[in-house]
Amino acid sequence: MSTETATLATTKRKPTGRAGIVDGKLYLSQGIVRNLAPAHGNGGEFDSIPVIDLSAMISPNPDPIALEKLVAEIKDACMRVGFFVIKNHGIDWSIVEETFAALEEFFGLPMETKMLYHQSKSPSFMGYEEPYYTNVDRLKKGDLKESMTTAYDPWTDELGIGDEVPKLMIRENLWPNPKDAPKFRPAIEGYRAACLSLMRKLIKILALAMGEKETYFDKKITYPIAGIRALYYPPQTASPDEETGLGAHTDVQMMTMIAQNPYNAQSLQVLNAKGEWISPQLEPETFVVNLGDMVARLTNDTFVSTVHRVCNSGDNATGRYSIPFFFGLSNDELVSTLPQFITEEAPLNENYKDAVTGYEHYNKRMRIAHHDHPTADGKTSAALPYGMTKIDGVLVPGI
Ligand SMILES: O=C(O)CCC(=O)C(=O)O
Ligand SMILES: [Fe+2]
Repeated sequence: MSTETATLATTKRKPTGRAGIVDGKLYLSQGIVRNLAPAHGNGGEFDSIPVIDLSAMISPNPDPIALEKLVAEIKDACMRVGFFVIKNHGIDWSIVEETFAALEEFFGLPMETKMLYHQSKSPSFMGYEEPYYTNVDRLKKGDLKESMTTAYDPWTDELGIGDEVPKLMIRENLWPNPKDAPKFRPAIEGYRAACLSLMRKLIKILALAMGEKETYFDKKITYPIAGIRALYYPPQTASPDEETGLGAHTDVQMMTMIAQNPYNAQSLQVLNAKGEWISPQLEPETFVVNLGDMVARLTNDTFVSTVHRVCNSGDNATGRYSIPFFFGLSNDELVSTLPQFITEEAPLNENYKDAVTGYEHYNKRMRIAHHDHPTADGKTSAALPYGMTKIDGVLVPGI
């Protein structure tokens, strides 16, 4: 990087003074301002992350009473926390272990090999990102993590519609050369298939929790968003006030599920309404599940998309791998708020007036988070005032 570019990058990353928690409001650098406690409901009222046993969901002959109890537990977790840990989920853990081995293989490659698959070469934001490439929280130094992101592939989805998926809706992947990382693609594809199958069941429970029929989403997930971001966080020595592994954000799709290694790293932190960061306590062979913005939009913020971050710090911190799987409706499925969630006590959130697709929402957020990307808003709007960005043509604080 030339000195000129380095200076420019540092200048762009200067804090706006607007990120962080001020007077009970949370300013996120993506131009998002949120109240710590939502306008209605009990979102953010938690001191720990609930652990939910999915046995009733995966049973071939579900007991109706156990299933009803599960729906109630999921509904409570979705309203209050937006996060839960799942156990007895039915995923063969050897699939997850193979995926962690593949991550170790890929992230262990020399930097120049990994850079061959750099995300800036992909118009759909897939591929490799080196440490500090993103800076989700602009008050901090940058995100101390490496990642390799791949998208849904209709031809490996046995329950999908294969060739019938509209070509425009398919994101091209940048797979590493099998000579460099032979385990990577097969492991990620195996992990994606396992997560997809679980999420196609869990979304039925979510539909019931929303007061819909369990089949409500079936036709909306024939070519779902099913991205996987393989992540490696080196141990960080700086305090969370200066640096994070991944800055504070919300996820953009319906639900995310995350496996992490070591399972008890406690680096993932979830923000409650008191402004405290709470880490899920994981047992071996469990996943964290969290809701994304699309569920908040569908339910008018009755189910919450909760702010979280990663700080891989602490005396015993070691390198941490995690594998979030981001699950959303089919790319061109329009999402608008369900009528049962719009009431006198809970009027429609202004931001949800227009229906949006998961694809648009993702691209918009990615263009803001990846300010160095060739398609980023910053590239085409050099005249924007410092500290401001554009969302849907409207100037908002954030870079
Ligand atoms: O690494 C983790 O545990 C969480 C990652 C995350 O929040 C994300 O990629 O959106
Ligand atoms: Fe996230």
